[in-house]
Amino acid sequence: MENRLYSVAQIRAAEAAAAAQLEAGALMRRAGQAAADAALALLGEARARPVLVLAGPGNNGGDALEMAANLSEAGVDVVVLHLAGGGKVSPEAAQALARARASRANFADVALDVRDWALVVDGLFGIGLARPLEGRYRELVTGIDAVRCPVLALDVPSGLDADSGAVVGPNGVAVRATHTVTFIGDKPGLHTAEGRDHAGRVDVAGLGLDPSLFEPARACIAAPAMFASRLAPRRQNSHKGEFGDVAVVGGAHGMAGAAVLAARGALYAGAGRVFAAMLGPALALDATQPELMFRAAHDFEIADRVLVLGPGMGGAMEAMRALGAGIDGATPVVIDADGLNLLAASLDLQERVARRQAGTVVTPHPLEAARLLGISAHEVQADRLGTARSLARRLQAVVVLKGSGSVVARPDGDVAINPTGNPGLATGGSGDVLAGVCGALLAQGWPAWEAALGAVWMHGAAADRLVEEGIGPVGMTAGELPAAMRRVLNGLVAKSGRG
Ligand SMILES: NC(=O)C1=CN([C@@H]2O[C@H](COP(=O)(O)OP(=O)(O)OC[C@H]3O[C@@H](n4cnc5c(N)ncnc54)[C@H](O)[C@@H]3O)[C@@H](O)[C@H]2O)[C@@H](O)CC1
Ligand SMILES: [K+]
Repeated sequence: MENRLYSVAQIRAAEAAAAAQLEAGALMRRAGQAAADAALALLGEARARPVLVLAGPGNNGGDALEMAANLSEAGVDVVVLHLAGGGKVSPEAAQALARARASRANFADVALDVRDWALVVDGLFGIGLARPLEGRYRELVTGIDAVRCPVLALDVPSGLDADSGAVVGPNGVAVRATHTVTFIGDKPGLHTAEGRDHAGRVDVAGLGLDPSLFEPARACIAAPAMFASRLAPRRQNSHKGEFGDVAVVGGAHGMAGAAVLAARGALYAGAGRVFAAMLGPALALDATQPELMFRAAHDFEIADRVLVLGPGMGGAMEAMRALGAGIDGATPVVIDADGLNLLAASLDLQERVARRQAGTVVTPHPLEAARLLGISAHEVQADRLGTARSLARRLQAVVVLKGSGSVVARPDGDVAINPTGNPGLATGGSGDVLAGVCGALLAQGWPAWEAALGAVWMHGAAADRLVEEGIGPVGMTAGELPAAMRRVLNGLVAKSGRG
């Protein structure tokens, strides 16, 4: 697995194994050096203004103090705000404090807004954060929101849970960094839930640990390499039958648009033929997309077709029947939106999903996942990886838990966090497009895991392209995604060809 992500427990275990082989304080000195290098790269020529280093009571503070000493030795004007805490200090953090005190760095208890800083460094708390930030810590972290310079977090933005990406505590606060240099290994919480908003750009400083010291990672950041083997260029001698049929089952009265958007997603992701099996009145035609074939769901033959069950499906008995028929079928399915709400209401249907032989991808947003598991959306967001894993295990399906840093999980517990996408996707219909894209990849023979990874990655990359072109994030519409996603897909296919 490339782009590995490690839990705090795994990082601690690797660190302990490495520390046993090294002289005392070696890892902290390496962390302090890596942090100083990252700061110097961010500062560039901006050396005239001072750098403010916030150093907390534990080893994260120790890293910050090592860094402060290194920066001042490099000629940078450094102000250190050290919050000693009062608890037990590790020998390496004590050593780092002595070194920083002996350096040219100035120790001062300054207010954040007294100077025009070139950079603010957050070395308050890292993976040892044990409770919500309060008092002076809270005040400082909130104050960072007002500074106008770059903010570099060491290891983890203080206040953020490195495993989950949740801000710790009810009404908790966490540093909003523009950059994070994270030590030993990358951490899931920097990439999902609140993580992307708080960590900014993430760089990993491995500190020279031998890879054999790590337990196997069970999580990674999704990348095209994970589905590249499915991106083979099409043969000249191709026909549409090779690329499969997708049928979107949904579009109850008043919700035709959801089914149409999913169908367009499937069409632009390369399905051979795309049907919309409508529970409500069947449209005669989508005039802007005449390739789509509309049918009435009640007499539609689903055999041999990959099904996207749910967009605009509603909650009527007929919808439940159509969902059950699709679940009991032998072709791969995607279950989304209303299909998931119906599933949440029926343990029998959930068991039938778990018994399916063909590929199954379910694509809940946090509230849908919460309904499926009988918990609150808040609990889902507090542990997105855990939630996606338990849903995947329970349904024996690949799960895409949508949201910032979508989590793709499979029943064996492996998860990937998707790095593409932006707030422009928080608009009605974008989930329908995603489900359709996923259906098309399944119809082209992609296994469920690769189809889910590919769909989520390309869907997010399409949104990123639209933002680059000025079409979003504000006002981006779901209808603009399929064509942008098609450019992303063809770009990846072209790259995967011989050449
Ligand atoms: N253990 C490792 O893997 C390595 C750790 N390093 C650094 O050390 C950090 C972990 O160090 P620590 O375990 O000392 O943990 P932290 O430095 O994150 O903080 C722990 C200290 O703060 C206290 N604390 C926790 N939450 C608090 C809160 N909300 N308010 C007030 N006090 C609070 C704890 O009781 C403890 O004394 C890493 O994030 C990393 O920056 C590096 O030096 C390299 C090696
Ligand atoms: K920190």
